[in-house]
Amino acid sequence: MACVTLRNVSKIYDRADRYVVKSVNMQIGDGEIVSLLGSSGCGKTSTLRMIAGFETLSEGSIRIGDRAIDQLAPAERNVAMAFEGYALYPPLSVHENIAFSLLRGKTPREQVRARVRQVAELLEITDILDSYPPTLSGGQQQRVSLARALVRHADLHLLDEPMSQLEPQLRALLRARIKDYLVAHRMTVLCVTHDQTEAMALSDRIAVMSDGVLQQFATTEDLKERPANLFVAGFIGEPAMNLLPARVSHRGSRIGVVLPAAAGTDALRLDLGDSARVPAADGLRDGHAVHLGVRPHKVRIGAAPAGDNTNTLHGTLAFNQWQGDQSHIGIHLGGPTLLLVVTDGAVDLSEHSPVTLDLPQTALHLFDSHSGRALLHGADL
Ligand SMILES: Nc1ncnc2c1ncn2[C@@H]1O[C@H](COP(=O)(O)OP(=O)(O)OP(=O)(O)O)[C@@H](O)[C@H]1O
Repeated sequence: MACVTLRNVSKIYDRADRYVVKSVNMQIGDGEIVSLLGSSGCGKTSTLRMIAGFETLSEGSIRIGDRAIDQLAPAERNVAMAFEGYALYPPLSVHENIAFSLLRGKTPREQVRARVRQVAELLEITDILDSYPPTLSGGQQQRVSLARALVRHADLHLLDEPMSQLEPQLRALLRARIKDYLVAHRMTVLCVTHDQTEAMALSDRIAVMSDGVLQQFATTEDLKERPANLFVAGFIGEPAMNLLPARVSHRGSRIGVVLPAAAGTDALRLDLGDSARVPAADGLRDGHAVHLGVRPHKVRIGAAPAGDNTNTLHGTLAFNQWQGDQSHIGIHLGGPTLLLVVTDGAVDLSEHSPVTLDLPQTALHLFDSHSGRALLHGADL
């Protein structure tokens, strides 16, 4: 095992005229579990395939420890991969498929049997060890492909959408088991997924990609509390963060933002704090166009106790949807501004009711409307 370093890794496919992966820089620690997370087509699988050696790099370099691997054949890289298309050997039984790389590596037969048994139990496939791939369902084939990767000792394990074909309950069970297995074996892992629940459950850190560009590489907590830009703020978290167009507003020593108001009404002002306490950022000059970010579950319904660093707002209820375990509540704040609030319990409010809200300063984020860059996270105040 060793740490993995991607330096300025880029990919332009033959006959294509655009970067599908652009200058990705990333370092995965020894024994670290990382997920590449992003929407379909953002370049996750291309990145994985360049690391595995199934695609060439257009630019950049990849190292595992002090070995440059990007010019090596896939078999020389000591990287194990579970493929999206499974790539099982049809004439070999499931047991033989999983054992294949161990036997080729001259692992003693008894040890091979024990290790195959262990991953088969982990992935609930002991009952199909004597079956052949063409007779298996998609979900079974996927678990065999995963078992074949996990059984190996390799410097790096690459898992491409490893549980996409599984039923939600089985996926949740295996996710927890696989995480324990990866940690117990100190495996270094890069997993590709478009499922953020999976990424958060499995990973130490998550690399969020969009349009071939790495947007942020951080822990789940940082992605939620300190999103680097508007893309990450809107992508991470369900339901998504409220992102409201606003303008910075200085009033004496206080910094705040104003939200657009309906004709004939006062603009709504939110206070961020004393300018001495708010970190001086370029984009915080008076009148600057920003997006105000607030996570739906950080808004509290009802006025805050006096003395808190918070904002009390008044709005009217647009909708109140009970989701079985939480309420999704839309609130008109005047003008075009609609704020989504999530509460754990049911809330007894009907359409058009007046609502008082409490928005703590620590729950507010500001982003530059033009560049998308984060300017301020309330959690850091
Ligand atoms: N062999 C190829 N030749 C040309 N273009 C390709 C090739 N493979 C992928 N692409 C394009 O590169 C872009 C990134 O694809 P990639 O499969 O890496 O994305 P992804 O994030 O893994 O998506 P998905 O989650 O759908 O697998 C897409 O626009 C895709 O059409």
